[in-house]
Amino acid sequence: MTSTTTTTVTTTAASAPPATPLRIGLTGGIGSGKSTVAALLAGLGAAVIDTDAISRELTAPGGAALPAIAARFGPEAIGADGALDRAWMRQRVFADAAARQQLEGILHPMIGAEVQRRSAAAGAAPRVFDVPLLAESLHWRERVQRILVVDCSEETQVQRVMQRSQWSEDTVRRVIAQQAPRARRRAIADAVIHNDGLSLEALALEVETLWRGWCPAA
Ligand SMILES: CC(C)(COP(=O)(O)OP(=O)(O)OC[C@H]1O[C@@H](n2cnc3c(N)ncnc32)[C@H](O)[C@@H]1O)[C@@H](O)C(=O)NCCC(=O)NCCS
Ligand SMILES: Nc1ncnc2c1ncn2[C@@H]1O[C@H](COP(=O)(O)OP(=O)(O)OP(=O)(O)O)[C@@H](O)[C@H]1O
Repeated sequence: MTSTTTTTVTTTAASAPPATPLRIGLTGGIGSGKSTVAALLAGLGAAVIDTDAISRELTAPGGAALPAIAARFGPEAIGADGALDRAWMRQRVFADAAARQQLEGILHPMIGAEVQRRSAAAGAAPRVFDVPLLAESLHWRERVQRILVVDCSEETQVQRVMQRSQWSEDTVRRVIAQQAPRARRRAIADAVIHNDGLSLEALALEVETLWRGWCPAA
């Protein structure tokens, strides 16, 4: 049976609530369970700001990023529905690091601006920033006060994404190869949720325990 403990690497005094809402960075490799954890945190009262979701909005029909993407990658990057052709772009950028960096160069500044806007409008609730590439970004690490990493084995990542998104094993492994290794993510964590062999009920309990420790006043 795989270990299912939450490892709190550092803890911070629970008594004095921070003057400004706590900013938590939530990260993990593809398919680790970030969105599942983010939904649980939202249910507990967090203001979740999801960078994947913002990225999808920027590339939906009429999205602000589409002109720059079409100019850089050509009209074939845009599908018949007027949105980014995600399957086309996925094959392109996860096979070619330079192309991925070019796409990131267009999207990341726009995502960052929208994150700021949403965070400013989020009121008093603790913020949870769901950022797949947090370990890769010093910018992000400097902007959060706690880092929560959702971790699981690469085999579990592959199985989950193949099942959830009907991607080929090869595609999932190519995405994993373009992301920070698990050890690098764990090294920056204030807490790690080991989301392997864990029921959704047990996961919810771990998330709630962590939330009560970090945000006792929320
Ligand atoms: C390549 C794209 C079109 C693929 O879209 P698709 O719908 O298939 O996947 P989706 O956006 O849901 O992302 C799924 C997962 O892929 C991984 N992923 C996405 N972008 C990246 C990236 N640039 N580098 C490494 N992994 C990534 C993350 O784990 C993410 O959770 C899309 O991911 C994209 O536009 N990526 C660039 C923007 C980006 O860096 N997003 C990450 C959040 S800031
Ligand atoms: N403990 C668990 N038990 C069962 N299924 C799980 C568990 N954790 C996550 N899953 C499932 O695994 C899949 C991937 O989880 P999720 O979408 O939360 O991952 P993610 O890290 O947000 O992925 P991505 O990086 O692709 O956005 C989903 O179908 C989710 O329901």
